[in-house]
Amino acid sequence: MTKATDYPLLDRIDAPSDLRKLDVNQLPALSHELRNFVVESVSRTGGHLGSSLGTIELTIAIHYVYNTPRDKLVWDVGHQTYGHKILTGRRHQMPSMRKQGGLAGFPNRAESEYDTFGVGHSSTSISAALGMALAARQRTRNSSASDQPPATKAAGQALADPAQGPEKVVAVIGDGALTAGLAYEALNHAGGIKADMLVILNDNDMSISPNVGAMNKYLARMLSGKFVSGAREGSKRVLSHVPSMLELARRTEEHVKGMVVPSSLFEELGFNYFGPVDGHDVESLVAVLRNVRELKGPVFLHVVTRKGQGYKFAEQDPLALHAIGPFDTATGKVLKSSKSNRPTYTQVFGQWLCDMAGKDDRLIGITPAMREGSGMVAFEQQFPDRYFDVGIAEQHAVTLAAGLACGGMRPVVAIYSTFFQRSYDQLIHDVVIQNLPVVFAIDRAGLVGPDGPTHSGSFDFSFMRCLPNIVVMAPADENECRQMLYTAMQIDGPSSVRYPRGNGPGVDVDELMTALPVGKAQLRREGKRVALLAFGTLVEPAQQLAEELDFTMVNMRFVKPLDTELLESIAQSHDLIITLEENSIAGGAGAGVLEYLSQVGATTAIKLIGLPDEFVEHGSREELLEYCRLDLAGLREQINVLVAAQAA
Ligand SMILES: Cc1ncc(C[n+]2csc(CCOP(=O)(O)OP(=O)(O)O)c2C)c(N)n1
Ligand SMILES: CC(=O)[C@@H](O)[C@H](O)COP(=O)(O)O
Ligand SMILES: [Mg+2]
Repeated sequence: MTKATDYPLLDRIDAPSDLRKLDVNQLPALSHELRNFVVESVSRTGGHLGSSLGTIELTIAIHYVYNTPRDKLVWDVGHQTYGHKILTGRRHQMPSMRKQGGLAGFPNRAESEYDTFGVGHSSTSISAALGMALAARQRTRNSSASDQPPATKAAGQALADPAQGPEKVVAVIGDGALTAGLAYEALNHAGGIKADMLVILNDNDMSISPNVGAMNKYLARMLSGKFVSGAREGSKRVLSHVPSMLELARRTEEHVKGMVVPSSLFEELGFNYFGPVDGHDVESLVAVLRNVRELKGPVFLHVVTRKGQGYKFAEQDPLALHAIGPFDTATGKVLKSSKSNRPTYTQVFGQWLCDMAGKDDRLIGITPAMREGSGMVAFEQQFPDRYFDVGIAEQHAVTLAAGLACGGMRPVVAIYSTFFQRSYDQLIHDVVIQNLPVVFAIDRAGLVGPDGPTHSGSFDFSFMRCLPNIVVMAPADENECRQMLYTAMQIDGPSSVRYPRGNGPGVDVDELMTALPVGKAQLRREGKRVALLAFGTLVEPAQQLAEELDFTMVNMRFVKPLDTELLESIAQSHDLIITLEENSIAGGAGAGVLEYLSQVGATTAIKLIGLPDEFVEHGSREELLEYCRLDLAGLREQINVLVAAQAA
């Protein structure tokens, strides 16, 4: 591995314009330096490693050939952009990666003009790039047809001068991201209207875990045995056609056929397909991109890469090194962390799923491409016939579950709160209206930390509790999580249990599963004047503060249905009710309490504590809780202010 200071070529690059001054034969050496820099940097900060290593050559080649930032480069998911960030003026900020106030882990329009589209969720790149391509075309048309001065800025970023013609647009999407319906909606549209754009498929045969599905098999068939030599051969064939490629593309209606694959689905969708090409041969990539850059209409370039390329530990275990904490570069092992030995909520769910599946053979487990993150590895091993990784297809996951429920199964959809947002119509239209017994195990609820606002689970209480029929639960601790999941399985309709990333208070989990009474809260403490009504993660600090301040304290357990009997009795016997939740205050669980009590005419003052009406930036979960004043000290302060205001 190169010494940390040994970056002679990288040292010459502050922006892609510096990169373009290099000779093309210097690019392999630059790739080596950039790769080493990424490894060194992520070893200190942690972050998404494997995908960034896999796209080093692609990143260099695109910025080398395209005139970024005038030309628009749109990344999918954005977890592969560390090289892009380094080449676009942010190298010296890399030590702040994903830290509070530091660089975002994903492209962010506010961070750089090279980050053309904010991202974090997958499969948006083709739609966004198509929108940009159509906007560029329209601005060029407008500029020649109208006497109005052209707009120079949009959403905080400079717009290219339309008089110089429309800018080029490139979307880079992974094979994993290509499992989502959104990507096909965009391909369908772009191919149909013959938009001028390039879609690069970065095919590494991996999602976070091994990629799934028929499209994945199709892509594999297209490569069939060509990963090392064949893909390289493909590049050579492209290169050998370089002078005549344009001509060929113009001449034949069936596109350039000499590029390994005779015809492809992408051609049927209206794209000019090229590939597969070796995504680690930077000089070939440059040659190919120089050619496709000049083509009109939708172009699809199939690039083959290896996740983790060039760092042996990431190549050997791309799954573990997809995202990693600070690690030792010599061993690839995560540095000692202060992680608790207690099971995380995810692990509690994973264990419950196996135990429950053993008792109920109607249980089917579904994950939209988050097997490891959702704790389903053991379940897949023990119950392979009842496990479905559907790809990055949250919408399908939910409707699939609805269908399974119609067929007498008891589907459990394990889903991150943030990704659940994708399937809201499926939740309402396919599950909840039909009152189908689907269990949603909602992980990563609340603030997640370094992934930032794209990944925060800030809204699930709000978007779930407004729906009729559904039962919405939030456990105060690990054992309650297991019992709630069991309760959910007993309900003959839709239900959900939401829990945060990482550890809970560390309560022992009973093997025995006992259903909780639906809609019943747990009165934990009776105190004076003030009642704290806490949901989920805030039960523990609320308990501590209630002891300290001699207040009443309730573990609400159910966001829906609320324990209306208890609410009314508390309203009658207290001067002030304070609700606490790790969800947006807007429309959240506290808002539900407020709505109910106002409807029954309660006059007790009600105040709501929760996440603010803003997108909370990245940082550690602890820092973000402190920022939102939802840590113990912040809660104490907020409660004291509310109590003082009430007393005044
Ligand atoms: C809507 C959505 N669901 C799930 C994820 C979690 N996720 C992040 S990266 C990833 C795999 C992406 O695979 P691919 O696009 O092939 O990129 P690679 O990691 O292989 O470079 C997944 C499932 C996400 N970001 N967005
Ligand atoms: C990029 C992406 O969406 C995932 O890799 C995500 O960062 C995983 O989050 P967890 O680490 O919470 O599983
Ligand atoms: Mg992939």
